[in-house]
Amino acid sequence: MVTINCSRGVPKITYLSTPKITITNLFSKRASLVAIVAAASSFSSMSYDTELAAAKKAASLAARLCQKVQKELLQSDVQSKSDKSPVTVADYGSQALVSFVLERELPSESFSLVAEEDSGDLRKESGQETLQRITKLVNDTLATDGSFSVPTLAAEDVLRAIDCGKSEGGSHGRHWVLDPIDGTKGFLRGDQYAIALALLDEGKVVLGVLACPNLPLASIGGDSRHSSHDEVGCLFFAKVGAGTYMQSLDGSSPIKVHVSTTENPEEASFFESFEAAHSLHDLSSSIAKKLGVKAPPVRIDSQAKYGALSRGDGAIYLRFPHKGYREKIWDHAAGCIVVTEAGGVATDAAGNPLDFSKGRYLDLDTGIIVTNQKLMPSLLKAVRESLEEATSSL
Ligand SMILES: Nc1ncnc2c1ncn2[C@@H]1O[C@H](COP(=O)(O)O)[C@@H](OP(=O)(O)O)[C@H]1O
Ligand SMILES: [Mg+2]
Ligand SMILES: [Mg+2]
Ligand SMILES: [Mg+2]
Repeated sequence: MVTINCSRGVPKITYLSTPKITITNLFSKRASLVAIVAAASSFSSMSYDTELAAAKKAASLAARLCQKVQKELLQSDVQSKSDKSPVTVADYGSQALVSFVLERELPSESFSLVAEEDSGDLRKESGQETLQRITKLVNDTLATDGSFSVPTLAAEDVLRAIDCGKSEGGSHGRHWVLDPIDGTKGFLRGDQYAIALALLDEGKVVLGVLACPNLPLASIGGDSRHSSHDEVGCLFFAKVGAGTYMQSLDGSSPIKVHVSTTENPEEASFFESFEAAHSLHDLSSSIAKKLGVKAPPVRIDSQAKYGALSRGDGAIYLRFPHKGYREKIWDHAAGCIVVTEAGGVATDAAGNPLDFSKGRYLDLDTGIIVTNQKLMPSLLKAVRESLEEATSSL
């Protein structure tokens, strides 16, 4: 529902849930007409087409920046954040670029961004050289896209664009959610990583884009053989109610993708983090064994796992962080819609849907599991039993 509140003659539009329009306190017929036109045009943009096009453009440009850095990776490009996790010039550059492109492409919308990085370390004396390098990377990447006739960005513009990502998100209004490089450790190893961008509207993920520059266009599932000649670089995108598509980052025509429909766990392979510090590998093995999964785990970094799952490369993703770790929304928002629009289900370990409306963190029970609709009941049972066994053996 759209409510238009026209007190003092200024129409204020609030989205609620069902498509019904209410107009209160209208001052004049003219005000009412303006309000209806405004509501209708806002409502038609609920197809999120403009937002999706902007998100694809932003993520593709960010991928271009990241590819350049990964090729030339220098030791000086890697810093350690206060929590000791790595951050590179590409994480900062990607965040600045996505923030800048979204604001430019969607000038009529109020802009709120929940993103992983902040500019704190770059504003210090010790960060000046890195900041110069990031600024150059962002400008060079923008110059590769003919549509930005902007003057060169100054370092201060880059800092400001990065800091747009400080929003707290929540259950009201629209918020972009960005992981500028998900899987920074994979990025540093030369392995998988993703630029993950999603849009929340009233607390729900309504679109998501995953750029995976190192993911082969062909399946990476269980028996697939990979060679250095495989074409890589995938762009997954999904819109609520409209399915999930994949195209190459070079710009091939999109194809619709679907999760695996297997009901037989013996045929199902499962994905998990490459990093044992990010997910309990022993617990996943015990769940997979209970379920009857025969294939060994496919371990890769980042939300590329959600992308691979959305096109049926495997059938299950298991993620069980060590005790006390709190999952962030940017690590799952884009991946979640990519997989659910392809027919999958993503829940916490207790079977609750993932709730992205609570701010920067996900509030969940024990872990995240993803599979198709048919396998979910038996997977949940195996998870419950394995968790009970793990607790009773403590
Ligand atoms: N101890 C931990 N447990 C679970 N996840 C962690 C973690 N430490 C970092 N992470 C998150 O795991 C993400 C990578 O996921 P994956 O293991 O699937 O590659 C990281 O994203 P960034 O690389 O964006 O920081 C980070 O947010
Ligand atoms: Mg991440
Ligand atoms: Mg990241
Ligand atoms: Mg990080």
